[in-house]
Amino acid sequence: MDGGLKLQHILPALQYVVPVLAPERHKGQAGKVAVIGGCREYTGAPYFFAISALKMGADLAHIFCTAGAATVIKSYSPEIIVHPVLHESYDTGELGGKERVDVKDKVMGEVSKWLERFDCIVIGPGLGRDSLLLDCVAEIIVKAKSLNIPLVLDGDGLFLITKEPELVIGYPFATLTPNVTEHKRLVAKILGEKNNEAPGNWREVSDEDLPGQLQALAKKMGGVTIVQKGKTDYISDGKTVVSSDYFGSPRRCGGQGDVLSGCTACFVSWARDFWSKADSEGRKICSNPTMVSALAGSLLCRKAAANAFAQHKRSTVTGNIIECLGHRLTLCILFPFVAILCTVWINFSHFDYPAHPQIHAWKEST
Ligand SMILES: NC(=O)C1=CN([C@@H]2O[C@H](COP(=O)(O)OP(=O)(O)OC[C@H]3O[C@@H](n4cnc5c(N)ncnc54)[C@H](O)[C@@H]3O)[C@@H](O)[C@H]2O)[C@@H](O)CC1
Ligand SMILES: Nc1ncnc2c1ncn2[C@@H]1O[C@H](COP(=O)(O)OP(=O)(O)OP(=O)(O)O)[C@@H](O)[C@H]1O
Ligand SMILES: [Mg+2]
Repeated sequence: MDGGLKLQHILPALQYVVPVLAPERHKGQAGKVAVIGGCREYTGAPYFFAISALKMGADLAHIFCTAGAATVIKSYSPEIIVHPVLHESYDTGELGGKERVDVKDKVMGEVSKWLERFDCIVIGPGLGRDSLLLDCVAEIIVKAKSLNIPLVLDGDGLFLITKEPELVIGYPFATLTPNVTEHKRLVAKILGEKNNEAPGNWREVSDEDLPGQLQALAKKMGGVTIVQKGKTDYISDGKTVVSSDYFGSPRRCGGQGDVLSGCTACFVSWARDFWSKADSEGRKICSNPTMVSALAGSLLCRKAAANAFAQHKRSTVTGNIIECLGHRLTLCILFPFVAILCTVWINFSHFDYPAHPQIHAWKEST
């Protein structure tokens, strides 16, 4: 757990990362995020993601989903831009090899023209597990990586990654946000002795072993950032592990993970902007941007859940948590730390954490 980034390095960075609200800034500068997700079964998850990112302060949120899901999602909110471009077998019927390729080409044609506009793309909330859909999403991931766009993988995006880990292995701008079950599947696949361990054979890990195991997993995956959600959220990029154990809420209603991915994506888009500027100005870069963003996303989400629970108790639902995201009482989870730490120790331009190898690539793509 040593030799890398420490918690006290991460939190102070946030005050520089969060963009100012100033009249000269234009639409889009505070983040353009997108989610690939939303299918016949799930319309709530991509909505929770997008509205959370907007409530956190992102300027634009897009959803790329199936046609059936799009009408439903549009009816939830006019704030979100919805693209009904994905296809699932339920709608197309069984397709032959050539027809599948045609569908993929069509989807890629639609999605590609938007991709490079985004500061962060989240893959998976409410995506479903249809094989045609997942084939297309694998291509979207490859294309997004070629543009150096930060990715957050959640929900069914993690199902895809567990089947095809090479899609993200070694990509430094990937953040994985598994819940307990998704984490166990990943561990079985990546660290398991056999790569096809059945659920019954999943290695159980005690809470004590969790940080070490998570670090090993992130390292084996080539330095991606992993947020292992649970009673405590552990976050690692393979170099170090930090934990977010603010109590949060005892309510475990569905959708809270989607809020976390929305918050994280918003911070990633801000961090991307900040790190690119720092690099172009020749300032030394501290810390891994995805670690900073993941920790901020986790802390905020848990604090918002705590505030929502204080008000709504057992009837707390995810919408109540989203309403608390921008409250002063929620945001104070991040900034008191910053204020205290900054007075003791910090000069952001003199961190000596090695600059990220792909910061230049990030800059070029913006
Ligand atoms: N309103 C919506 O549209 C929602 C859709 N969702 C989507 O639903 C899809 C499936 O997601 P799931 O999370 O259900 O994935 P899975 O289908 O892999 O189910 C995970 C299972 O693990 C169980 N579990 C969770 N935490 C556990 C713990 N700590 N210990 C033991 N078991 C635990 C859950 O009860 C669930 O049955 C994803 O695409 C996801 O994004 C969810 O995000 C929830 C909200
Ligand atoms: N036992 C717990 N105590 C406190 N907070 C928790 C607990 N378990 C999860 N959380 C928090 O709830 C949020 C969502 O985590 P969870 O494990 O429910 O994700 P998920 O299963 O992916 O959710 P979703 O229903 O959106 O798919 C995270 O911020 C996490 O920190
Ligand atoms: Mg989830």
